Amino acid sequence: MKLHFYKYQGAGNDFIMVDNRNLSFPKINTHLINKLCDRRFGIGADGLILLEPSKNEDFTMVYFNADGNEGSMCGNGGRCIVAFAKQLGIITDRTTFNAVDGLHYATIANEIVSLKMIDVSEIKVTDSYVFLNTGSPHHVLFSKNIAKINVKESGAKIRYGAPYFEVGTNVNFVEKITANSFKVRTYERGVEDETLACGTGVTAVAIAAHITNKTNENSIKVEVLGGDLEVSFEKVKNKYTNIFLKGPSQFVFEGKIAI
Ligand SMILES: N[C@@H](CCC[C@H](N)C(=O)O)C(=O)O
Repeated sequence: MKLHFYKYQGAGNDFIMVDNRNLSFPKINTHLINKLCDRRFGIGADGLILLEPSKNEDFTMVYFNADGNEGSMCGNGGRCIVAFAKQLGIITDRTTFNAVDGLHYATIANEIVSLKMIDVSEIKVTDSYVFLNTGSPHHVLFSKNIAKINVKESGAKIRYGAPYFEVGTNVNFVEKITANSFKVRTYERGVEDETLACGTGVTAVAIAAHITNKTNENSIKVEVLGGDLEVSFEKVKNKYTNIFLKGPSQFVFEGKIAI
């Protein structure tokens, strides 16, 4: 059988997209998804995303990490599936869709997608790190010169260490640039390596920077290895709400692969 796939990237976080409206994709086949995401033996990607039907919304997003396991929310993948839904003619310039963490509203104009993320109120702030869940779990560390960090090695130690262990977390290393801009490098759980960008990660970083008073702004620019993203939010009492992740989402190529 041949699988028709589409490849997308959002700030260098890359995804295999499959139109699974007929529900024919074998999604319990972890080995197959892992192989499709392999950069030598497959198409190559940080994750695979299925676009499926939804009863009340435009579509449903089902996200798998590159290791083949179904993941928690993927912010850049969420932005890319909006561009994919537009390419398939399912939406025009705005949408509401289902994902693992609930409903997401998004707009798209000229390959720039702005995606509404879940509200965040539970935030653990310690002397050395901040931990929060923006759809996926994120450990955030502020540092001086992140270019020098071995993200794969240091990220893996935190991801597999206490208090996370096997369940794990994503790990973000952050450096402040200006009053409202930060540089971020992320170790992604499920890819088990540094990726060029992580959408739920930069969202977590913007909120962590705000709650620890590293910025007073509520529109934050974030520079990642694969490009630039923006996060905006409102803080109402102890809750971060109306959180939007904005940045480019681009179609790269499409093809057919034997599965
Ligand atoms: N790249 C993603 C994050 C995906 C989730 C993560 N790998 C996990 O399972 O925790 C993003 O853009 O948010």
